[in-house]
Amino acid sequence: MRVVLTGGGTGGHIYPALAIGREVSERQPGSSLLYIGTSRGLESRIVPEQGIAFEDITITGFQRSLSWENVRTVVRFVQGVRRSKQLLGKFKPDVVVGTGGYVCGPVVYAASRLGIPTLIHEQNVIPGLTNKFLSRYVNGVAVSFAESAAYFDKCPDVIFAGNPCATRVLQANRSRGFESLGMAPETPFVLVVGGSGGAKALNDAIVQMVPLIDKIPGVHFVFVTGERFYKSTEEAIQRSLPGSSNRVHVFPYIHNMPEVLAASTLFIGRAGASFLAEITSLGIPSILIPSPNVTNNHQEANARSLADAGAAVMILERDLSGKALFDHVNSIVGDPARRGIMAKASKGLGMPNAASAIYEQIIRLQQRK
Ligand SMILES: CC(=O)N[C@H]1[C@@H](OP(=O)(O)OP(=O)(O)OC[C@H]2O[C@@H](n3ccc(=O)[nH]c3=O)[C@H](O)[C@@H]2O)O[C@H](CO)[C@@H](O)[C@@H]1O
Repeated sequence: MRVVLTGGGTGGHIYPALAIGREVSERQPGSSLLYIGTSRGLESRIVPEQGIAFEDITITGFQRSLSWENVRTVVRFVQGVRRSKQLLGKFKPDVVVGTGGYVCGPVVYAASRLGIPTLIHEQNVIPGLTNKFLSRYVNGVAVSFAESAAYFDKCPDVIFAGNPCATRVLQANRSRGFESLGMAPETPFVLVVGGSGGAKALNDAIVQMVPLIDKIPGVHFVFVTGERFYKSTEEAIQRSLPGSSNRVHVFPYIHNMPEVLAASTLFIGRAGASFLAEITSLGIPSILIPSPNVTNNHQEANARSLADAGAAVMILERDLSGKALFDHVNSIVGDPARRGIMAKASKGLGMPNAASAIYEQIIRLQQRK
């Protein structure tokens, strides 16, 4: 089978596309994949590293207020559709799959104009602008939360599949997670990640929390700062460290995240939908600080779905401080029974068969062609 994948800007859109590509390649060995993204998005680096062919188009997102930039975006969209048609005409895919982010717009739209079967995957409870726009043109939609289906009621084939990232983390090697962090097997550790790009508010809280961690003996802390915040955060952490610095590990980005997640005891992060799919698939308890800077405040809706089920503690960013974070960490790490209950609730929300459900939908769309 020949499949075009598109989606990006941030990891939350890229990794679901890669997980779908992986499922296709495993189920139909010899399949050909082409990823279409932008050269500025994280995908331009991550996708070629996975050995998948990559082509780029130039496109930007719409701004919410009226501006000349939006006029330029319309021009870029038209040019992007033209370039996508050329790329699709050359590659001749059986199906085009979009996983959100504005790069999907011209690619999936062009595919639908060319009569190529199209599918979009929505990761969040509240759909993004691009997927809402594309919903008028696509042949199928896969959603990650049951309540999102209502936004796509005019689409022909809507399935509640979950997020394919949930499938890829289950295949991860836990021992390699410990090994890559330089930790002895089964060392308990708290993993803190502010999404694929890092989060300044979370990094600041970590720096405040670091002097307190001596009060939680035996537990390691893995801080992933995001590339752009790494240098300043790492320096600030080193300055505020107490004596036991060998329990603190700081990284700009982690490339083997599924392995590291699989080994972790507690997750602290934003409430990006792909991460949430991964931690629930593995049954990891979490403390979530949703980003208030996203469309329709969708991360709070994402986080609430875990908090309501007892799988997570949610802290709103306005209430975030190093002390608040420390108190929650201490009470979860220090109470195995509570941790167990949260872990069970987390696992109960996991949808590990997501990639397979989406693969079946791809086959259905291909056969209907
Ligand atoms: C600021 C913003 O717009 N965030 C959106 C973005 O989040 P963001 O891009 O942060 O995505 P998520 O938090 O959902 O997922 C991050 C993905 O990147 C991977 N990863 C992350 C860090 C790292 O060091 N290594 C690594 O591999 C994770 O395993 C995961 O697969 O897309 C999500 C999915 O549509 C949305 O819910 C978020 O609201």
